[in-house]
Amino acid sequence: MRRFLVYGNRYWESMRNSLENVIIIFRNVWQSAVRMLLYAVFQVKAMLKIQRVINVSNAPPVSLKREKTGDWEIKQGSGGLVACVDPVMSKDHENLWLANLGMNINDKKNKRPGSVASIPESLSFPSTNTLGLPLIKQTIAEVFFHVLADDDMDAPKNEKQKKAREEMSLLGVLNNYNRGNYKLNPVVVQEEDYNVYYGGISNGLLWPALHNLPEYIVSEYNDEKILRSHWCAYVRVNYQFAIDAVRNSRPQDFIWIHDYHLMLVGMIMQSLDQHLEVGFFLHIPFQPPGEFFSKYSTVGFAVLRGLLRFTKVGFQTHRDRTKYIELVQHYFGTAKIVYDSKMDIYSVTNEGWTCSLGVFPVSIKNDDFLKFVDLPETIKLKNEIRKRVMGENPPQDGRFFFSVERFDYTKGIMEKLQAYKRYFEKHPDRIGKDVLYQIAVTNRRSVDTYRVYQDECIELADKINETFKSTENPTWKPLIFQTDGLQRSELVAAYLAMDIGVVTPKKDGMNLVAKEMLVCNPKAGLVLSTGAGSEIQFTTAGLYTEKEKNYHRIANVFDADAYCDAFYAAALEPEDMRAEHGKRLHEFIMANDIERWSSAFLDPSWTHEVIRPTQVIFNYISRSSPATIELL
Ligand SMILES: O=P(O)(O)OC[C@H]1O[C@H](O[C@H]2O[C@H](CO)[C@@H](O)[C@H](O)[C@H]2O)[C@H](O)[C@@H](O)[C@@H]1O
Ligand SMILES: O=c1ccn([C@@H]2O[C@H](COP(=O)(O)OP(=O)(O)O)[C@@H](O)[C@H]2O)c(=O)[nH]1
Repeated sequence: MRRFLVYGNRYWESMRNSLENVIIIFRNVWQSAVRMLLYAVFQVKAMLKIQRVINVSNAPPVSLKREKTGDWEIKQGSGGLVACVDPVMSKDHENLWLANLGMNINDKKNKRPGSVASIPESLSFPSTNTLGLPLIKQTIAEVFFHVLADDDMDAPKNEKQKKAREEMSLLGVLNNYNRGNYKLNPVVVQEEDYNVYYGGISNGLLWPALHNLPEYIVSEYNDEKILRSHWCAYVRVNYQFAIDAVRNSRPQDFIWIHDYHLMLVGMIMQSLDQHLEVGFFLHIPFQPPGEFFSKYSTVGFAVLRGLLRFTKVGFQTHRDRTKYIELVQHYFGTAKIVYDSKMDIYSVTNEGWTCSLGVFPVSIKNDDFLKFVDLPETIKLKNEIRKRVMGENPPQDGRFFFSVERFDYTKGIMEKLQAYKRYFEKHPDRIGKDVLYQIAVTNRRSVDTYRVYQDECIELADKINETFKSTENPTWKPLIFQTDGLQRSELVAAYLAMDIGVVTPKKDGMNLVAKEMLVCNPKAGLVLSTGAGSEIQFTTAGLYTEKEKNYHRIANVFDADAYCDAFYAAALEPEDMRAEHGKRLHEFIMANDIERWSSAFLDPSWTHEVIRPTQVIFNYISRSSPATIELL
């Protein structure tokens, strides 16, 4: 019995031990499972958050107007950059857009921002850091006041406080906007610097130089001292954008910098944080003349070098990327250049940094335009526009030519007017029949070259209307010239009302108007110049060959004779032929929606450096900045 009890105890003891072991094993397995689960959740969270895009551009996607009441009104902005980037950003409310709001604030009380007239005569040379870049001055305290928004305040004590309050109410409007959209954060820049950066270096030098129109570079830059001091302001503003971009980014974000205003941001960001993936897209051509690297070398070489410090760079056309690679080869002899023909990507390694360079022709979000086409109010407006332009009883064979663009010398408006004048001289049979409706939206008047150009164009437009009259059609006017822009709904109605779209820039990064015209109105004819990136894209796609010419091509906008013959051919083209060509262009644009552009640019597979979730976790462990802690 005792033996039995001993065995019984031992049995229970071993049973208890086994049970304890099972519990320990179970507990370990459970703990490991929980740990693995937490790790997996962490990974998924990191992977999910990898999608955030931080977009950085000079101009914001909105325009702001102060009402008579003093309240701010916020509206969707226009312009090519906004038209193509906004759909990408709208996909996720977590995305963030950093931009300066100054240019898009329409506040008549204040003097116009971006005015070169307010450029200080002499800007002192600032001291430089180890990279040889100027140090930014401490931004004056008042410009930060607007972040202290508080609605329950006493009446302002003085003017300074009153101004600060006004900025606060603007912040309130922005906060509202951010609740229903992706986030929009203002980049605060000193006004003096901003004017020099925007009206001086960006639009007085980089814009004309990169469009290969050196005759429009402002004459002040013949003076090396002015050039260098203005360049310092450009660098300071780029610093401000770069600092804000770094502050607002997490390692897994993709930071996307846009356009010629911000060409040094990649270089500055890399010097602040090497873990960030920073892409750059150039919306304008890259065709600098030789003097960009001789007369304006301070700027020329910095720009060439600055682009190589982005992780990836996108150009609109092969024409522009080829030019860039040729210049890198020429000036940076030690740079290692590799071409991947399968991907059509160049990798350039220079000074220890590697950059991938691709070609991504920008487009539009077709649905954003097509949704207006069949609306009864659009049809009504289309009929009204046609009547207003062509008259009550137009001749049956009269043609409605339509152009719409910013009032910019790159758009070839002067050359178009000269060719249009020549048209009626050479083909008088068109007098009393055809009308050109030209919308040239006034902009950048703060830059001297723009003001002069715009005034000269308006003078020529008046002359055309004075010169050509029709006795058979006495109310006929050959030209309607308008400097106010149209809202998108009105623009679509005008596209539908026209017979022939005229898009003839001297040089243009892409030109979205050409695409919008044919998406909305496949029956329309198109006169298109070889300076437009869209023309290069259409030719590459086989839409203009010896056998099949789907538009009227202008090879040289300065050749008024050949240009006006293209007007003539377009006016006489039978409607069924015109519609057949229009349909081909329409189908091509429909198949190459903006979605294709953005997903191709954002696709991580074409760059040498992809930030992966594991790397994000590693970064999280090894870094302690607040941005990474947010990952948890
Ligand atoms: O901001 P602004 O000075 O008033 O100028 C408006 C924008 O004009 C430019 O647009 C370019 O981008 C388009 C889209 O890629 C392209 O189709 C066009 O050919 C280009 O000229 C400029 O690049 C933007 O930065 C300006 O905001
Ligand atoms: O009165 C106007 C004139 C232009 N646009 C828009 O501005 C953009 C112009 O882009 P584009 O690429 O043709 O030239 P950019 O002005 O960017 O150089 C297009 O999306 C047009 O629809 C507009 O909304 N209203």
